Amino acid sequence: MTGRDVFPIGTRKSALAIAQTVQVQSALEHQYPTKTFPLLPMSTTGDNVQGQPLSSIGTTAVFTRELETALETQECHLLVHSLKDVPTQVKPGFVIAAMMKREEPNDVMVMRQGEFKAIKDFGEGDVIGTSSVRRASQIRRLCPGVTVKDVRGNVNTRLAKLDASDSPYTCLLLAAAGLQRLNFDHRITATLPPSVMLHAVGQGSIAVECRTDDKEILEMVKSLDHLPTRLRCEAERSVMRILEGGCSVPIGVWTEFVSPSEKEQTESVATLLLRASVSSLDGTEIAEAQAVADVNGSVEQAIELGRQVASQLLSKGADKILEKVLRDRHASLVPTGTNEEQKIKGWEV
Ligand SMILES: NCc1[nH]cc(CCC(=O)O)c1CC(=O)O
Repeated sequence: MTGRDVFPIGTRKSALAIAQTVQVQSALEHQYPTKTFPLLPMSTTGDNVQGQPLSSIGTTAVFTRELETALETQECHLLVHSLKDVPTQVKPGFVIAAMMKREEPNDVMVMRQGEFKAIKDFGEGDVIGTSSVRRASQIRRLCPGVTVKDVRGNVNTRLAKLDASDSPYTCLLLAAAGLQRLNFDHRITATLPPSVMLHAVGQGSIAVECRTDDKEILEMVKSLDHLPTRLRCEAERSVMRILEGGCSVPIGVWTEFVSPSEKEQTESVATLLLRASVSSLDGTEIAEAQAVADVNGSVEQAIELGRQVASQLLSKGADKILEKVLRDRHASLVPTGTNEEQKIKGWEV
């Protein structure tokens, strides 16, 4: 027998990152029982700068850069990320070899245990905890008068901040998938449907990144790729790539496979619906677009659908909204952090 049989997996150290990586590890071990896939946990810039809002330290690449260095130097052979945190332009020499079957992509509202208030009743006096400009902008639009307050840290830390007796927050907005992977399903007060909030590009799918020249591992990881998820997420990433060239901005999306004949909501990969919106930070302006295409299982067609929706958004004024968002972002930046951290500006999505 030829080939290696130990393939370290690079990951961040947060509980969520480890849970996601263990999921990939189990799938690979099941498929390749004679090989082992040990975890190699690493710290990233995003993890090390917990003290300040993400809006002041960088793009989502802050969570992937250090990991890619380890992949490059062959300390590990694959990386596991939340797809949401992977920039739309993957660095040359690297590839997203698998997008794992997507879980619920929706955002959810989390209140303190036992408390409930319908999101439509939120207004003056309510404090919404989120560090995402996308969530902030959409919630301000939906519930004029609410206060949005930054909340940093990993999922566990955020829940602890919500639950604290001196908590300033009425509720948190989080991704359903993150809570589910950490077995915090019971903390979900309400799941937000697309009529209320469009989720982040790629939210809810786990990405496996490899080197393009590592044919052996590419071949192995390919088996984890889930075609319906791949098509939906490629379409979503295509919108974002065109609108912004890879950084994170307040773009919300929704995708689903629709069947020409009403009844069958099948696992079909034929006809894909994509909705997207770009909204201003204060929630007063929005550009929305939607299209349906017969992608018939083709990634290229899914990417084309994303391009179509992106150009609709642009013709509806998304470029003006984005320009203003970028101007405000630069104006509001306080020059903190190291030079390296200041080079990359952006937001959590
Ligand atoms: N921003 C951090 C992050 N990256 C991925 C997830 C959730 C898991 C996923 O989207 O797949 C989260 C937490 C959150 O947004 O609530």
